[in-house]
Amino acid sequence: MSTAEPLLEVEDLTTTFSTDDGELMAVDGIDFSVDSGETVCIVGESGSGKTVATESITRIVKSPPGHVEGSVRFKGQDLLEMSEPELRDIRGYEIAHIFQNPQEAMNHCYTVGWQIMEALQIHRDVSNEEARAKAVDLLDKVGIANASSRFDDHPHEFSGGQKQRVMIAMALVGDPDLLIADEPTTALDVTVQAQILRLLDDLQEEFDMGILFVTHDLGVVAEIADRIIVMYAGKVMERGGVLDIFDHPAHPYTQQLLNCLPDIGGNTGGIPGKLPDPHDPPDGCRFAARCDHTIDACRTGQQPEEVEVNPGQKASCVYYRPAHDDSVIRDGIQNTEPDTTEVGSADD
Ligand SMILES: Nc1ncnc2c1ncn2[C@@H]1O[C@H](COP(=O)(O)OP(=O)(O)OP(=O)(O)O)[C@@H](O)[C@H]1O
Ligand code: NI
Repeated sequence: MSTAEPLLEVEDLTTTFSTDDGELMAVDGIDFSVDSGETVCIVGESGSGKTVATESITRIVKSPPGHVEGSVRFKGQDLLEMSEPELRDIRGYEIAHIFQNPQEAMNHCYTVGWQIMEALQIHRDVSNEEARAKAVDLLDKVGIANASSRFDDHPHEFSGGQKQRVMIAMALVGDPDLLIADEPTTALDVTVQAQILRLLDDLQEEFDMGILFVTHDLGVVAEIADRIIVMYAGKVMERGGVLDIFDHPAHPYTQQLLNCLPDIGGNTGGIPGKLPDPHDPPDGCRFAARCDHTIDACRTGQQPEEVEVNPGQKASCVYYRPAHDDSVIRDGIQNTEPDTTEVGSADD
């Protein structure tokens, strides 16, 4: 599945916004890659920079336009060096996006079939008959029953789940190599969500697409990810294979995120505290202020270099540096239970 060169290779990606309060660092020098046929999930709390990171790839960051730096190599070409017209040939065609709210991405005045045809004909010089046949075929592929008779229906005649299927059909018009999906199932109920995830999985196999999937729902991640990138406050905290991350999360942030999963008996209220101010990120580890294990070394210098903690799994945490005791963190899932002995003997 994986080739020598990844399908997408992002290096030192940095996206900033000029705001009234000064420069805002949404994404701060992150690296990641996606191979063909592979699903990489970016996870992290709201405001971590997941959406900005993925929208920076094809420079569709919503206004005010973010300032994007670094390199984004896609099939060997650097997208950040491309002109807008060059990028337009790739966007929506070789790299397609789907979003949380299909409602917003559709035009309510036109039939869904017409909209898919339109998307097709932007990129390909095909006759109306061919475009119509292809659109029906795509609707069928994404599981819209009686596709040819639904062709002339308007968006409001489709349920939420069906609308997301139509959006996926639209994303497939260019036979994309990379699908970027930003919380595509968040607005859907659990049953429909599972159907859409299964659909994406089937389509991935059929089209051999790489999928970059953004979500804060770790239940969804467990369903679909091959690899996980954990983001926090514009930085990557941890990365690794899905089984490694779920089995032995190395970064205290990842451990806390997993502890919030309801089905492992966690605290569903989320991690106490909030993200640092993106206008003025703290020194050291961005998570230090909310971490149970913070020591002085966590509050100085840069975000720690990522250290390989297991083959293919890396964490950006000072405890994995030489001369630090990582056993404090390694069993963190269990260790995050309140330590009653200490509470009992505390004198303040
Ligand atoms: N156009 C913009 N202008 C200014 N700041 C922005 C803009 N878009 C995003 N941000 C800021 O960038 C940071 C990262 O936002 P982003 O939307 O990428 O987070 P996210 O991880 O996708 O969160 P969520 O899970 O809520 O979607 C946040 O601090 C956000 O307020
Ligand atoms: Ni987002």
